[in-house]
Amino acid sequence: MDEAVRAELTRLRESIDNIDAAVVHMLAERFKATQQVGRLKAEHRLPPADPERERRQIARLRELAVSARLDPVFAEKFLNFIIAEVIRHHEAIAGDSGRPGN
Ligand SMILES: C=C(O[C@@H]1C=C(C(=O)O)C=C[C@H]1O)C(=O)O
Repeated sequence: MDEAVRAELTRLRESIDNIDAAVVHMLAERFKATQQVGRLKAEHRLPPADPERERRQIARLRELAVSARLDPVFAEKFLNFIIAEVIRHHEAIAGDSGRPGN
């Protein structure tokens, strides 16, 4: 590979690695918050999913994506993927808190 091409590829990949690290840290913080929401919901016998809240988040994220020149369809799919995992966690928390000893 041409030396200049290799250098450019390395520079871009370093940036990608930093962004991926930031994404992991941001997701970890988001899941910390959603776990607390899950515990709060379980304590107060609230349902794991809140479709109205999700609808507002998706509409907001799609708008943000458009202004950031990111594909809004992709943004919606990505958020739905994360929310599905969060709901799974909330269902597990609700199940556990319903067991004797919890
Ligand atoms: C975190 C919550 O629970 C669920 C997960 C959501 C999310 O990950 O953003 C949004 C709505 C709920 O379906 C919440 O109700 O705020």
